[in-house]
Amino acid sequence: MAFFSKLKERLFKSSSKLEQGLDAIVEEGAEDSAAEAVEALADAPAVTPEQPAPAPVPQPVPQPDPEAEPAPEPAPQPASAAETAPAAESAPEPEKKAPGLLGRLMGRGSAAEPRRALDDDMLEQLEELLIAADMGVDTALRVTANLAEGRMGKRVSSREIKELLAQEIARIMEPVAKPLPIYAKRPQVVLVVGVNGSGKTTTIGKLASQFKGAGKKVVIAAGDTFRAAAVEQLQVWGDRAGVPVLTAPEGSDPASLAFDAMTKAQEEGADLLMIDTAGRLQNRADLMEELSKIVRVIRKKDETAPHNTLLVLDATTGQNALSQVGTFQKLADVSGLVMTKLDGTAKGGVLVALADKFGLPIHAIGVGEQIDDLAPFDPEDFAAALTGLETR
Ligand SMILES: Nc1nc2c(ncn2[C@@H]2O[C@H](COP(=O)(O)OP(=O)(O)OP(=O)(O)O)[C@@H](O)[C@H]2O)c(=O)[nH]1
Repeated sequence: MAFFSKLKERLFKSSSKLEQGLDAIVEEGAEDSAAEAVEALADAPAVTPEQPAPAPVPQPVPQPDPEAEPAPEPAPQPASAAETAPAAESAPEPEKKAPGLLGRLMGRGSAAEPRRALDDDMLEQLEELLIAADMGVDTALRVTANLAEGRMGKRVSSREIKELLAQEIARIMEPVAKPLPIYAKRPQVVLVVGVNGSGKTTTIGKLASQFKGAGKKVVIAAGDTFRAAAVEQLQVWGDRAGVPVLTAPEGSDPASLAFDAMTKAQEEGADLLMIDTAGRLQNRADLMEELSKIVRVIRKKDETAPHNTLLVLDATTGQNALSQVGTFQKLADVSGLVMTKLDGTAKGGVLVALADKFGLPIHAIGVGEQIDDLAPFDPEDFAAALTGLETR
């Protein structure tokens, strides 16, 4: 599907630094003389990952609440399982088979790939590379330690390192890959928080479009009432998605708008109410009061609301995204994340750090500025894209 290849292409673009770094690390320490290759053949077989890359599992459907009714997938699946099938499921790859000695001496087959013995130096370089890709020190250390376990001294190629790394990353990301849950509650209230410019408006527009496409009735409330431009922008996205946007006079109380929006959404039998909020972190006490007032007020109408508090993060801010999660967890009861702008950034590794540190569900990723540029988060595709692992 065109969408899926677009996503991959964009993520691959963003990961090129990591990919090139991995190639360079292996090449730097690789012996290239035939004599060394013979010696290597004699004392250590090439390392292959202990497990083949796991077969892709279908993207999980929204996880409903126990009492939830079945609902359509909020984010349409970008690709069928067949399209995402990696090499593991395709015909055997000739170059993965260990070639004969002659083949290796002649530089044919996988022996032609530069190999390097996994040692402390190489691990240190790997750690540095992962840290530079914004994975954070703790996560980078954990990932490399797991990768090295039982493999020290073994000779690895760049492709094998990428496979091992992708497996480690996918393992960390697997538990957090969860589409936005759909509840039986109508309207399901989604409070959207995040700093200005993180992509809240765009994400609300994209989500509204997907939910509407899935047959849901959606209402948007423009809760950042102090910024006329923000309200206008949300109206533009509402028009694009074909979803009504409730606004209030500039400077009016966001909580009162939220209350009106809740009333309207209930009266109209809307399935989903998305409430945009201000992102001024400059005055945290004010913002905290504003957010908690919105929550207090909508709870007068439904004491279980908001059903989701979505934190929108900008991937290009790298490690800063980590501190934003910490801050917003203090301001609001964050239930899940959307990471925007993963296209065209070399800082995608921060998603691994976020998953490792907070374990909050990642509901979707933004990969562009268009209405369809919001994808479900797939850990294996992400890991492959981040490491530059070529999947077929
Ligand atoms: N490349 C790219 N750009 C994005 C993505 N998501 C949002 N943007 C852009 O980021 C900029 C900010 O997005 P907004 O949605 O306006 O962000 P916001 O958080 O609502 O910001 P305020 O309106 O200032 O509160 C816009 O130029 C968007 O087009 C994405 O996934 N990829």
